[in-house]
Amino acid sequence: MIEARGLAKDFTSRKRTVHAVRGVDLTVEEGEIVGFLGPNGAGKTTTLRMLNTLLRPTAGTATVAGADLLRNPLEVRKRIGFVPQAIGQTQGGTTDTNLVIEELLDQGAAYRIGKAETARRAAQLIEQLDLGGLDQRLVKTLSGGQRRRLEIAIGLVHQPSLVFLDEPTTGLDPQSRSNMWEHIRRIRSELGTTVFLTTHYLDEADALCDRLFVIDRGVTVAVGTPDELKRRVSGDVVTLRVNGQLPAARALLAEQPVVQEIAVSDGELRLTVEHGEEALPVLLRVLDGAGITMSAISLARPTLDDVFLTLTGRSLRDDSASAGGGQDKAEGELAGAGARTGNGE
Ligand SMILES: Nc1ncnc2c1ncn2[C@@H]1O[C@H](COP(=O)(O)OP(=O)(O)OP(=O)(O)O)[C@@H](O)[C@H]1O
Repeated sequence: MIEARGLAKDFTSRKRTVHAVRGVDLTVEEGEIVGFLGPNGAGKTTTLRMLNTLLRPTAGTATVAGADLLRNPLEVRKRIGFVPQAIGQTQGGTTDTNLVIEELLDQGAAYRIGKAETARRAAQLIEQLDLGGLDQRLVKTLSGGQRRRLEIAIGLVHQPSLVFLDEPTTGLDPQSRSNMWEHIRRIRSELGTTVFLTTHYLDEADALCDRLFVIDRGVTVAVGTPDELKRRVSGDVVTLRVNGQLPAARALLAEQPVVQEIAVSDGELRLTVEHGEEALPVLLRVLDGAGITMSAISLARPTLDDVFLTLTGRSLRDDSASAGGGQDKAEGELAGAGARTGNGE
């Protein structure tokens, strides 16, 4: 669905060049929910804007939804949906006096879809995105979460095979965020839409995405499923508490090939193992065979923040806190994105 090689973008203003994206390779399969994870200023939005034809790459090639990005951007634009970052906090454009249903119908008209067909699709999207009963409401009266769901519905009216969501849950409360994840999954399962989203929320990347591209300072630093990425860090940690016989248990477990490291702290054994779910039954059998009983056992995986820290030496959270770029984003952007994107006119 996306095949990109060496995508790069430089911005030059007043003799200063910013290498926003330095050569990103991406492969996204049909039907995947893929996340682009990285701190502020990493180059996520710039990459997204190149892939959805709003910015022309300085270098690189890409095929997006079956069309060549550089040679046939209009075809790419027809086949994809794009929901940009929310403008402002939660309410978006305050001058927007359209009704919810009008926004959806206007989007159909922008793509020259017949009225009856647009109305049918609008009704389906209203249902799928839990906007039922809101179709006659003014857009400006919607809550932040409702507004964001409407923006996604607008991005899907022309039934794109691929939709780009730029930070779909930024600014939403925790409950609305997890509802949004449900809606995004539902769009994928009911419409078969491939979803490519950016996020700097670790929990979102973990809970929602099939695969992740971790980007830092304009380059991809890791690719994989959330679990694969976490495994690359330092293995899983098994913590167990035995009933007496601590030294014997320690000696026995230390001999097992699945155990990489073992330590005792606060009367608990802390073991580092490569694959926790495979190691657990082995450890249990060994202890059982020696007649050692346990009072507690737990398995923990490293977090995606640990992955980022290992790969870059910096914490993703620290970077997210200090909003990096974005001072002068107008320069270098292409005018006119074709159909409206959901942030009003
Ligand atoms: N039009 C522009 N002109 C100059 N520099 C730009 C422009 N757009 C982006 N940049 C710079 O390029 C870098 C990458 O920005 P980008 O918006 O792609 O990052 P991001 O990962 O999406 O960040 P965020 O999470 O804050 O949205 C930043 O240093 C930013 O300041």
